[in-house]
Amino acid sequence: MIIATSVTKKFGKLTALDNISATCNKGQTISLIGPNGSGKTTFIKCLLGMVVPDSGFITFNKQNIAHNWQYRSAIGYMPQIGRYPENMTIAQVLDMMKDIRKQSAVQLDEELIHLFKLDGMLHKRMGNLSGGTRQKVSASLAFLFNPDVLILDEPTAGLDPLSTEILKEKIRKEKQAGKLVLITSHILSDLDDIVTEVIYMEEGRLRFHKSLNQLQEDTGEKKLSRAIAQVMGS
Ligand SMILES: Nc1ncnc2c1ncn2[C@@H]1O[C@H](COP(=O)(O)OP(=O)(O)OP(=O)(O)O)[C@@H](O)[C@H]1O
Repeated sequence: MIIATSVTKKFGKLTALDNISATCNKGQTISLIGPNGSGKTTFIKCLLGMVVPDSGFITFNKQNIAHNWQYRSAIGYMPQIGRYPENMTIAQVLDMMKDIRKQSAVQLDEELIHLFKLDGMLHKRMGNLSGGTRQKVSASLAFLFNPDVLILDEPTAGLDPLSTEILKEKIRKEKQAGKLVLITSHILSDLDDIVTEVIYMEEGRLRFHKSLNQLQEDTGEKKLSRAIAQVMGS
């Protein structure tokens, strides 16, 4: 579905991505893990076409994304920090996004809006929302257009335990529906029961891409956090 081939990206002297190759398929829930600054967000932004690699290329359903912007409508993206016009209400932001996407044929998925109880606070201005509520708006927008691919950057950061469970349940459901889900998170316990694959990055390099089963087998650890701690310590 998404294939990155030898993707390299430099910011001045810093090599943020160093020859990254990875294949991400339908039905997988892939966790991108790595220390701060290892290149996870830069990689995600390359997949989204927000950062252009210096070399290498990325295909989405076999088409090079460099020559085809259409693919983006198949991706729901939840950024690490969602930035919205502060004076707009939640309702206005949702309407604006629906307007921009103009995908009237698409069956909207408003489940998260209801489960997060955002429908009871649609009149509130974005600038007055708590950090967690802002995250809920970002999550709801990522799922709203029923995309084939979900890219979630630190989705549970700032969410309370109940909302984290609601989001995890939603991710599980979408995975079962055959979607591809890519998640970065430092809270590994949040990923334990939803992830099928792990991509581990370090200093811009992809250190490994394994199924969770394989990682558990290789490290002898059942829990993702313990398995990764072992890898990081080795
Ligand atoms: N636009 C940019 N200009 C210059 N340097 C950048 C830019 N974007 C990212 N970097 C640098 O590239 C490196 C990788 O950053 P990136 O945000 O991809 O890391 P990350 O793995 O997502 O980190 P974190 O876990 O902290 O979110 C960092 O050293 C960062 O400072």
